[in-house]
Amino acid sequence: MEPCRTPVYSVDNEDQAGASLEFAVPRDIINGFVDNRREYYKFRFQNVFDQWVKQEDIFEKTAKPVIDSVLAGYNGTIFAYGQTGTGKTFTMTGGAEHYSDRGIIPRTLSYLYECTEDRNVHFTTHISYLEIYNEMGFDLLESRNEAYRLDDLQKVTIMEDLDHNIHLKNLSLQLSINEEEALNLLFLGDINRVIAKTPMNQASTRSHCIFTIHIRKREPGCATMRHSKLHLVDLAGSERVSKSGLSGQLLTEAKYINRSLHYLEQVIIALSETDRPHIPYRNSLLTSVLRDSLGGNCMTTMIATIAVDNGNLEESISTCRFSQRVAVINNNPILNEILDPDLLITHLKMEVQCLKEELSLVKEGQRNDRLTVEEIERLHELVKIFLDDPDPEVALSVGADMRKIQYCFCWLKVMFYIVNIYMLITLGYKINFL
Ligand SMILES: Nc1ncnc2c1ncn2[C@@H]1O[C@H](COP(=O)(O)OP(=O)(O)OP(=O)(O)O)[C@@H](O)[C@H]1O
Repeated sequence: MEPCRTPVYSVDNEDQAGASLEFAVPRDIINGFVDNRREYYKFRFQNVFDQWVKQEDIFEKTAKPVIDSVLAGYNGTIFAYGQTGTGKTFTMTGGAEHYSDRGIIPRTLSYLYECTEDRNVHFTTHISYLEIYNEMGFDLLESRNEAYRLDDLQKVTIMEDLDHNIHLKNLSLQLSINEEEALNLLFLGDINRVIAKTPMNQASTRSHCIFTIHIRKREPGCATMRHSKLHLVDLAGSERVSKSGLSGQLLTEAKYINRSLHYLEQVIIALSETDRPHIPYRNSLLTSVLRDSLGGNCMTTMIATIAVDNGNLEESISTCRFSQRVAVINNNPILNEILDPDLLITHLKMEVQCLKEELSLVKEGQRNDRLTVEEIERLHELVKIFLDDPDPEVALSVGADMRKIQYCFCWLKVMFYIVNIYMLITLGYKINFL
C-alpha cells in the first residue's frame, strides 16, 4: 500500500461481525464540489491489513490455509488484484531490500518443501510460470538464458479437449526437488518478465503472471495418488487511461490489461449469481487459464491491494466492491485422487489377459477333435487339486478350451455321483447296524 497522505480510512479487526474497512469521505474531497455521493463506505472482509502489516502475517493468514489444502490434494489459487502501484507484486513476490520482505511465492516454496520433507510420503513437485501480455501467453521458464525480447520466450497457446478441460500448449513443467531449485525457477521467470516504465509506477508490471506449483503425492501402500496445483497469480494493475497519461505502446498495454480485468470481473459477477447458466470464461486468455481456479473445485483466495490517499479513493472503493463480489462465490473443493498409474497398468494387463482368454474361448469353442489320454489325465489331476484345496476362492483353470471345460464339468458330475452313492451305502450300513 502507498503511504497514506490523508487519513480518510479506518481498519477494524476487532469487530465481532468480521474485519472491516471504512472510508469517511469529507464532501469537499469529492472533486471539490457538493454532490449527492455517499460520505461513508464500509466493507467487510475476512482480513483487513493496514499498510504497516508484516509480510509474514499476510502469508500466515491468507496463504497458509490454501497451501495446506493443496498439500491435502485440493486445487488452490491465490491472486492479487488492485490498481497499479498498490503493492500486488510486493505482496506476491516481495521486496528485494530485506529478507523479511519476501512475499507469498518464496514463503510458499519454503513452507511447501518443509511440509514435504516427510520421508514416508512421496511428493513430486513441478513448476510452471506463465506470463500473459497483450492477450498472448509466454513461457517464462522455457528459456534457460535471459530473454532480451518477449519473442525470445516460447509462445503458449490454449487448447480445450472434448471434456472441456484446458491444456496449455508449450508451457513447460520444470521438476524441482527442493526449495533452492524452485527459487531458481522463480528468479529465472522474474528476470524474463516484461518490465515497462509508466508515469504512474516506475517498475510497473504490464502483464498477468501465473506461477503454478503442481504437486503429486503418494503414500506408501496406498493404491491412489493425489495431484493438485496451486496458482499464485500477480495480475497486472488496472489504471484509468485518462489519468495515467499513457500513449502509444503503453496505451495499448493498458487497454489490453483493462479489457482482460473487465472480463475477469464479468466471470466473477457471473459466478456470484447462482442462477447464471453460462460463465463467460472464454472471453480472455486469463479467464480461460483460471477457469478451474475461480469457481469450481478450488480453494481461492483473493488479495485486494488499494491506495488510501484521496487521489486514488475512487479506484480503491471500486476495488473493494469487486472484492466483495468475489467473497460471495461459493466453491466446492474436490479431492483430486487417481489410481496410481503403476497399479492401473497392472489392472489393465490383467483385464487384457482375461479378454484374450474370453476371445480365444469364443474362437476355439468350435473345436470338436477329441481330448488325448494325456490331456484327460491332466484334467483329472487339476480337478483333484481343485477339490482338495480348502480355499473357497480357489479357481479351476484349464485354459480357453471349451472341450476341456465341458469335460471338467462331466468329471465333476461323476465325482458328485460317486460321493452320493458312497454316502447312501454308508447310511444304509448304519441303519442295518442299528
Ligand atoms: N507494503 C509495502 N511496503 C513497502 N513498499 C511497498 C509495499 N507495497 C508496495 N511497496 C512498493 O511500492 C511500489 C509499487 O509496488 P508494486 O510494484 O508491488 O505494485 P503493483 O501493484 O504490483 O504495481 P503494478 O500493477 O503496476 O505492477 C514498489 O516500489 C514496492 O516496493
